[in-house]
Amino acid sequence: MKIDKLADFSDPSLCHRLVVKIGSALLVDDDGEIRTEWLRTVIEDVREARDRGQEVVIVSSGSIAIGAKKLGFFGKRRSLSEAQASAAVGQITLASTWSDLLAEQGMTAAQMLLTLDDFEGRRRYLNASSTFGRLLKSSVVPVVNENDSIATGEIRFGDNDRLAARVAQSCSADGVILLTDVDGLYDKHPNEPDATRLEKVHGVTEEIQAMADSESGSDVGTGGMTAKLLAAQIAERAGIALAIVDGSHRKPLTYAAENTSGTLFLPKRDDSAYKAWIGGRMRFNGSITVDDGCASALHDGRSLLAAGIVKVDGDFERGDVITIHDLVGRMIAKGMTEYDAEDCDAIKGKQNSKQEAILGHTPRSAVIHRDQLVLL
Ligand SMILES: Nc1ncnc2c1ncn2[C@@H]1O[C@H](COP(=O)(O)OP(=O)(O)O)[C@@H](O)[C@H]1O
Ligand SMILES: N[C@@H](CCC(=O)OP(=O)(O)O)C(=O)O
Repeated sequence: MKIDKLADFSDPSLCHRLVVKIGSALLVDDDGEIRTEWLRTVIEDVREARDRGQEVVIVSSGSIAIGAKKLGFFGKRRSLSEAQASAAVGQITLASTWSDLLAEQGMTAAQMLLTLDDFEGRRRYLNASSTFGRLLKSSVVPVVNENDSIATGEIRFGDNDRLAARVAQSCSADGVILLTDVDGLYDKHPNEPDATRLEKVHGVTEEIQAMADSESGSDVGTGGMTAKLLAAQIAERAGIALAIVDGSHRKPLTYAAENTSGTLFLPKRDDSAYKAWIGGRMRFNGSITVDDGCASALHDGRSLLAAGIVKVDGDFERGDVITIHDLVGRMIAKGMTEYDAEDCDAIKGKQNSKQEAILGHTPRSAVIHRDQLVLL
């Protein structure tokens, strides 16, 4: 049995480990103040989940909005350094609020500040995983945010939705709930009069992605619905169910379960933990383009051979995760390469028997082995 409806996120036999993400739009009011009374009710939900035997990890946004209010930057266009300074100031308040409110209900909080890079490198990813595991074993509630004071540009998630999906993956969670200010994914912007909510999504296809807007509905949110769909994609590939629900009610987890309002994204497959990590990677040093025969062999579960490569881009090393594209430029897979970019380029289009003379050593069986390859 697997998670199949919103109420299943409250069932410890189906969802033993749950990640709950609280967006800036919910946590902070229009004046940049934390909605403390509402947050207490979220924590009641967390306590009840733990009483039922579930383990809960929180991903909490809000540091920039809270800090901006204290520094006089709230509601204005901020420079990068103003946003980073705001995060540094706001995070202390955010963490102490979580710590105090969890303590009021007998729980201990732990702060984990992570960046995209902490998930892209396998070693740091595993370090984060084991810390989550140990904290949960000690009945602590990890409260995670992006380390916004140091994460900029390409090492930054920006939105906390994808961070939540990566956290869920790294702590082997069964489910992720994204609490936000809208009760799920609509087939067009919810402001449109004929917009309809989707109850269940089986795979975030291009058609589903086209429904979302990347504009936040509030002054403080980041990434809008687009970021949530990217998070859903990471989760579905890792075999984790994800729900987008309206968190504005008191006790929003209970409300969502009882009223079944929200959108549920069902897991697509259950890759190995290693493949799921590759599938969730977001930063790449290079890519290769393959011909149609190779693309269809990959879809049949084969390894990627040099003979099918038509183009090599970027400057990657052996062991890097790169992207694989078809002839029309669509990204079709991600995988860990056995060769650096220079060698890949030298052997592209060549059968295995011709590669030894080029490389000066016996070639490996494949450029990307099927065990290190994830189809998208
Ligand atoms: N197709 C859609 N369905 C639902 N909401 C959408 C859609 N497209 C854009 N949105 C917007 O996404 C917003 C939620 O994202 P965001 O403001 O980033 O929230 P959070 O801060 O909780 O992450 C909603 O308020 C809504 O205005
Ligand atoms: N890490 C940032 C949160 C970024 C953000 O607002 O994300 P989201 O809540 O997904 O719209 C912060 O704490 O301010």
